[in-house]
Amino acid sequence: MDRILVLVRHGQSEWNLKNIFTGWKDPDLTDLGVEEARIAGRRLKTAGVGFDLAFTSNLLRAKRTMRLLLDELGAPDVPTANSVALNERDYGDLSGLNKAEAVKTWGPEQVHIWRRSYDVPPPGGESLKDTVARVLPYYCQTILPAVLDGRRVIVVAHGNSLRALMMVLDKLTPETIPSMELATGIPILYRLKSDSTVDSKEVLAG
Ligand SMILES: O=C(O)[C@@H](CO)OP(=O)(O)O
Repeated sequence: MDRILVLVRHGQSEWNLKNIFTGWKDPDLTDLGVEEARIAGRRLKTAGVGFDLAFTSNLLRAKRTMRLLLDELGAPDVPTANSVALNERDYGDLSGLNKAEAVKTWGPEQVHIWRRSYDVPPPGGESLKDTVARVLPYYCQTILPAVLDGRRVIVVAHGNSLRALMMVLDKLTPETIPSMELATGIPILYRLKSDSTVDSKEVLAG
């Protein structure tokens, strides 16, 4: 039985382009982001991957990426669930601030700690550890059972909610996760074993 799980980070958003901390704020995709979502759909089509179920966050950039991707794949009717559990990490008081300006104000080390450390939250926001704590129950209770039942699943989410998920899938640790970066719009195709560990991983980068 195939146990297929595809992860995709949403296409470029307006605030990715402007280099602004986004978190739970809700900017739309840029034209490039729209194109990235369509290209992701085409890559999956070329790879012969189809889906039975789709999961995304309740933020526009992810929902729109999912819709564009499924349309391009020729599968607009795949049942799609939205959950805040898959939302981006909440950047708290940093949300809406320019990342380069934040570096000028607080220095590169502090900003890097806020952006990539495992357990230091930005002021008023979530650490990656906090994000893991809300993503994993949803994964274990809702997404993984479907994959293990043989349903082909796609998840379109965010840089940090996907990093949380990939800690489990790729066996990353609080020490190794900080250097892991995810590009926008590139599908990552996992095949899982029946014990829910990873059998194979393929990055569909073109
Ligand atoms: O601003 C954000 O919400 C995220 C993703 O764009 O940024 P970072 O890569 O700094 O975690």
